[in-house]
Amino acid sequence: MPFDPVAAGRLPAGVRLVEARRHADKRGWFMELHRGSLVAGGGAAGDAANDALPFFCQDNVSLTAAPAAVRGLHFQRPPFAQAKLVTVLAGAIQDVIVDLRPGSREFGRVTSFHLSASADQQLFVPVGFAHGFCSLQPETIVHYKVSAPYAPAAEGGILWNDPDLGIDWPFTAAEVLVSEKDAAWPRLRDLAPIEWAA
Ligand SMILES: Cc1cn([C@H]2C[C@H](O)[C@@H](COP(=O)(O)OP(=O)(O)O[C@H]3O[C@@H](C)C(=O)[C@@H](O)[C@H]3O)O2)c(=O)[nH]c1=O
Repeated sequence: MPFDPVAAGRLPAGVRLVEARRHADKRGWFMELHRGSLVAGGGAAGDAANDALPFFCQDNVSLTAAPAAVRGLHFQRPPFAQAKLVTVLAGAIQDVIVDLRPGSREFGRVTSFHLSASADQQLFVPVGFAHGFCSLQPETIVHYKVSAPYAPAAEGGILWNDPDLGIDWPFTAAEVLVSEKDAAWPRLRDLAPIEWAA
């Protein structure tokens, strides 16, 4: 049974599960992934789901071919720090975030989510978290909107299996496929504090 942080009452401050609405008909279905606003700081009128989400300037999509591939744990440093709105378009993932906000009572805390294409839930991750996921099904497609553009020089990360994090990944290290870049990130204890507001 996947961990359910909402049922457990343990959603970190600022993190949200956004309910998307699926309009089904005889052809299939239609869904809005995000509706922005022309009014600064506001969500679309009458659309509580989008209230207070930041402006997103880039859309990303990745295909992960097989289960047991881990991408992460990633963040970008200021001034390119990114909030993310994550949607699974096909397959399923274990999505993992790590609170990296200095001074947060939850610094270093891991929260895991089960996200899938069949559940109409998106995950909003604010600035200040590392983010990663593990594919659980073949041909898993993940879409995410980000609030700052890709900036390779600002990329940072934490080792996906840092023992101090104790992430309960559903596969062993021998089973997991990671990129060379992701295998080389430091452990959390070796990461200098990040001033996100800069
Ligand atoms: C993230 C990113 C990568 N790329 C390029 C760089 C590289 O050649 C190729 C693959 O990049 P990566 O290996 O970093 O891709 P990936 O490991 O899928 O990176 C992503 O992981 C998840 C968990 C996130 O949260 C994202 O923000 C992002 O960091 O795509 C872009 O052109 N734009 C981008 O925004």
